[in-house]
Amino acid sequence: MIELNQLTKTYGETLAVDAVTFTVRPGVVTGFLGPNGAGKSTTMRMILGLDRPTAGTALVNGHPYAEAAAPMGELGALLDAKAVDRNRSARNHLLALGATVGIGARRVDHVLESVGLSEVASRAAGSFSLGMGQRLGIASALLADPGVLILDEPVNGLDLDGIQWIRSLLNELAAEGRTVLLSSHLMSEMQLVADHLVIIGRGRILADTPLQDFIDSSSTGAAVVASPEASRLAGLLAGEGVTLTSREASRFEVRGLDAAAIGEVASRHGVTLHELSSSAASLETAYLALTRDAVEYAGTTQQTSHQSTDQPGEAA
Ligand SMILES: Nc1ncnc2c1ncn2[C@@H]1O[C@H](COP(=O)(O)OP(=O)(O)OP(=O)(O)O)[C@@H](O)[C@H]1O
Repeated sequence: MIELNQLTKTYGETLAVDAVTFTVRPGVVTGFLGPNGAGKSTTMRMILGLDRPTAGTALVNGHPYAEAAAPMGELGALLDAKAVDRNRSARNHLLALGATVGIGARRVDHVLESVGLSEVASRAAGSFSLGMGQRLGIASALLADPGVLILDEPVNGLDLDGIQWIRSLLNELAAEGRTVLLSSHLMSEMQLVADHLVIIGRGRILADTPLQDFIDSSSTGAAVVASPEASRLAGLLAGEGVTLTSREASRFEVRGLDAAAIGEVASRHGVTLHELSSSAASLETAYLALTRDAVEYAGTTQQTSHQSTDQPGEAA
């Protein structure tokens, strides 16, 4: 478990992390989402004891991580996948890391296998692609079998297969009862990987919610219809409680009737349909709605707020 309480960091005039309070619980994959410069890395660095908080606390399993008796076995982290000796093979890199805490070749080979690097284990880490480097970074984090994992942008550089692989790996780790926190500024990838979301913008927590609840909260409940006879169909659908919004000559949105009801009307009157879908909400639409509000809020308080210049919606 990771518990942050009023965690704050200022760099000179910049308020990088602003009184952040949230708990990362075991058993689920928690995504830490926010645009570039929102404060994700600074928060993670404070959890790891690499940056000293200006105020507030960050506890791992009830104590500051710097005070952990067996740090590698308590928490595994991937911060910068390129932070390896480029001339060392992947296997030797892990062996050297393991030697500091009494971990031997058997565990190293097991971890290499679980991240899919067994076949390239003797190749120099410097020759690795970005995605392979990420896998090696994840192997390092997993080496001492920690109960808590913190991964900064782990999906970076992975192809679709890699993303699917990391999704099942993280789900397995969470299902084993581990605490898993990963950051990303990419919503589409986060949507694929996380169960729970903590969203940060300009150093402040904007949302702390199950991913699906967050997506559902922005669902418009609209259906999208495309037909070469769009205006005739619109006339047939029009009625009390039904709102029609035209996007293009042959395409419109319907609120107040679901896709099944629209399909039945079209079929009864012999109207050809080219498209009929429920407009599915996505993490992206929910996130844009949330950060739009945050930008407006920030706009109205600009006189009194000071340090940060990064807008929550800037990376969207
Ligand atoms: N060492 C530092 N010195 C001064 N300012 C810093 C330092 N580290 C971070 N900042 C500032 O703090 C703010 C938060 O940065 P941080 O790197 O934590 O954001 P982030 O959400 O991790 O962004 P990214 O997705 O780009 O990694 C930014 O305004 C950044 O410029």
